[in-house]
Amino acid sequence: MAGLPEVLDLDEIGPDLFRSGPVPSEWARTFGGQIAAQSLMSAARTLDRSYSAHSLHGYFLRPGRPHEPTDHLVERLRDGGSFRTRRVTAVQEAIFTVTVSFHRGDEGFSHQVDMPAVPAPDDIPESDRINGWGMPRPAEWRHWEMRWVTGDETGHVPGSPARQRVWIRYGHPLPDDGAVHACALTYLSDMALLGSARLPHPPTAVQGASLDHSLWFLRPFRADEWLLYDQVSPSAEHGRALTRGRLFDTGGRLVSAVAQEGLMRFDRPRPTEDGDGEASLSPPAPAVPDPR
Ligand SMILES: CCCCCCCCCCCCCCCC(=O)SCCNC(=O)CCNC(=O)[C@H](O)C(C)(C)COP(=O)(O)OP(=O)(O)OC[C@H]1O[C@@H](n2cnc3c(N)ncnc32)[C@H](O)[C@@H]1OP(=O)(O)O
Repeated sequence: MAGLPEVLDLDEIGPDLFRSGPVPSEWARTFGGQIAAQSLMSAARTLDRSYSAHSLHGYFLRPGRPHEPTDHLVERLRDGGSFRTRRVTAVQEAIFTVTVSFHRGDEGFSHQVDMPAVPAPDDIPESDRINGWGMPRPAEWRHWEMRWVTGDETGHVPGSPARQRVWIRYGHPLPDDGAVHACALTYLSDMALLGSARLPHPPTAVQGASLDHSLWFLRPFRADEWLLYDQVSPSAEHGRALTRGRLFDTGGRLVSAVAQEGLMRFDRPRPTEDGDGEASLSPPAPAVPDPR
């Protein structure tokens, strides 16, 4: 299964045009974090490394087909002195569009919220589950180490908080390139977030997908070292759930913030060719409550 360096290894096939290869997946649609990470890398390759991404805002327009290549078209919206802005469209058909802003960094005030008090990752066992969804991680995520903060991983308890916290890191050393770590964080930021909205609800089958994604890079970090991903869902209504996340390093430094709205609508049976009404285009959904 392709690791992150292969996922981010893009061919430059034209001016400001980059192609990512197929990444085999057991899911019917391409993982959103992967598309966003590849689009971010495409944008970063049109800049020198004195600029680093400080935020991105994107929409997932259509499902991607994981077994086909994707082209990432970069538009240079503005080259300022301190800030530079790129828009990237990921195309099979247009499946994702994102605006990324880069900054050289300036001197200014400093403050941050405190990290929640949680057990250290070494005191928590590794888990192969996707919290809230009652299913194992897909093979393409197995390069990542994930440790759910004890007590957050039960799920499907009506009335329980729409909140989960997980320690996460890439399980192999990554190069000393800030752009690679930003892309890695972009990838992981979409891995578990929507699950925070799933937790308080019964294990009814739902269609789930990331609809939009906003990310801020606040302080330097490494994605091959432990990051605490603290996630909440303030609202779910009309088949959409709003989620927010904060990422801290082990020193308690707030390194990133995330916001996402996700599709979370009740899955309705779709007619099959023989009309028995059992098929669904949705990816595998939990049929039974998570046994934990
Ligand atoms: C790879 C990740 C998978 C994640 C599965 C979650 C599993 C557990 C994962 C854990 C957590 C992971 C988290 C990863 C998160 C991402 O990575 S998700 C991947 C990235 N995001 C995406 O791919 C979303 C891309 N965007 C879209 O697909 C489209 O914009 C949307 C959201 C479907 C809306 O487009 P639309 O044209 O307005 O769609 P709409 O007409 O509402 O419906 C589309 C089809 O669904 C049918 N439909 C409508 N309502 C329903 C319903 N309630 N029930 C059933 N079918 C319905 C329609 O009839 C239509 O069918 P067709 O006519 O195509 O046959």
